[in-house]
Amino acid sequence: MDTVDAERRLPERTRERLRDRVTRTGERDDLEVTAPYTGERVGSVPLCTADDVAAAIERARAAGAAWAERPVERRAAILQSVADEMLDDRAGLLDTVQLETGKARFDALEELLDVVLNADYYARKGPDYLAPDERTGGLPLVTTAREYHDPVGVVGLIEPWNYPLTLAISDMLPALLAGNGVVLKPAEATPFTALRAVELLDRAGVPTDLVQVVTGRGETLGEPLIEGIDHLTFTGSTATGRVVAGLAGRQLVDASLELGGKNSAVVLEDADIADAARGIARGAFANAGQLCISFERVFVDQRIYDDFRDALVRATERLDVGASFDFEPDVGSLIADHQLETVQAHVADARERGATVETGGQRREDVGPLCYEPTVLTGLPADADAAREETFGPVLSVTPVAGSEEAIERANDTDYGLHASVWTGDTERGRRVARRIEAGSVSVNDGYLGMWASTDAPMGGVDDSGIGRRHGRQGIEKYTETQTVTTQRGPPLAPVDGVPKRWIGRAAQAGVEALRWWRRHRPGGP
Ligand SMILES: NC(=O)c1ccc[n+]([C@@H]2O[C@H](COP(=O)([O-])OP(=O)(O)OC[C@H]3O[C@@H](n4cnc5c(N)ncnc54)[C@H](O)[C@@H]3O)[C@@H](O)[C@H]2O)c1
Repeated sequence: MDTVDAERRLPERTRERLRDRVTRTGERDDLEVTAPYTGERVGSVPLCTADDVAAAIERARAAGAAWAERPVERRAAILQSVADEMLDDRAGLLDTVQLETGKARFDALEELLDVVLNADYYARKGPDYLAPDERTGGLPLVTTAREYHDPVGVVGLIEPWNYPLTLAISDMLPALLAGNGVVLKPAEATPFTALRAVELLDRAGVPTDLVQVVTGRGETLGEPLIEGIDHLTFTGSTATGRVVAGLAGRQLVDASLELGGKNSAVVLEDADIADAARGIARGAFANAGQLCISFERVFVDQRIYDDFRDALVRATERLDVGASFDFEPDVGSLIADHQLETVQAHVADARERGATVETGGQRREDVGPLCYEPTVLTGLPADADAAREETFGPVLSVTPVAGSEEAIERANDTDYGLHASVWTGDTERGRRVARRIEAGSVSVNDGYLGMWASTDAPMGGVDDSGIGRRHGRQGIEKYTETQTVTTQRGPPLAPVDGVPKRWIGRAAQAGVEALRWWRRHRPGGP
């Protein structure tokens, strides 16, 4: 591609309007945004300061108070309008996502559909999750207990560049539905995507001050943000996750952290080899491998290893690397030099340690300055960088194993625990193997899409891959504070004037006996 034609994809008047949507309390320096496809300048946004963050939190809090008073059904209706706006503006949104990330259009479309699914899901299910719950009271027939779900206040979102639409908006929608104000800090590389999406929220009827956007450096904005908010949703690397968790801990701010992964695919001897190869190739090279739930390691039963490896290489070589704003390429560009450097370093280290590059292993400068071929490695030693560290690029290693036991052991031999997959002709067996893999989610006979689209089921990581979950009930409850209100029938549980203590003692003893009898004889057994 000679030029991204930024003026056509994101005209200057749109960029100016989006810049104006950023919260700031004075003139600020510029943060430049470039297009990975060509390295051309896209535009600039303000480098916000701690003062801007404080102002953003104050405005979001003030707007949140009125928003929380609106009936939840009205807030839910606005979420449905958000889904409509996203679908109506899809061409412009996809252009902006591609312009800033350099990803393939299919990958951008997955982002958009994810936002629509989440908006629709929480609009339908959210009001039930937020309704008061009747709980069993402490004293049967005497105490009733009710649990209320209140907004926490202001939710701060710090987001990465790899899925700038999905991660900013899909994680924000349940926070809004729960009645909160929001301050969003998008990644340095992708502010226009976030701003364009937030503009669609405005159009859908979300009060303008409710969602504040601050653009700039994480190192500058992280601390003042975390100091002022009531819940932090952070998605990014494990290293930064540890920093923000420390800041949140000091402030006693609740935090959910979606971090890195080193995800495995396990291919059992009864798998359909062609399906597994196609599915794993998609699951590894989607978004040029810059996907937290993409596979970077495959463990294959040795009985089918040769056939699987050959099928995987064929499936990988069928993927077109490209830089265009249509649906032709399967694999787009990497985001920036630092990603390219990591990919190149991991492949160089693998080569030095004797691994074989079965396919790929080269830049594609003919396509774009940051493009890299989908790469399959074999013979990768277990202590190589590409075997242990998150590459976050299009590099996949394939290793033969003696059977499912060794595959599980190798898959679990990592500090991460985000996602995995199991490929087998027997779904029940696949489920049993999945249950032994230490990861927040496991797909049987699929890459990641079926799992990611299951908005009703929690998604998140264990170990170094994170704390907390998105999606489902857990994905909205984290944005609430619960309050329990109990009510008592009859007189309060307190000594009555004039009643001798020994009588009270006897009554208490009788109560203990009654409890003992009840635990043995209650319906359903002890
Ligand atoms: N688990 C998931 O759901 C998920 C999803 C997408 C990406 N990821 C992970 O994200 C990583 C890639 O994203 P990245 O390179 O943008 O991550 P990153 O950690 O470098 O940056 C993420 C965000 O944190 C901000 N930040 C940086 N330093 C900060 C600080 N000191 N205080 C507060 N904020 C700070 C950045 O500005 C950015 O907005 C990968 O490790 C990937 O696995 C995880």
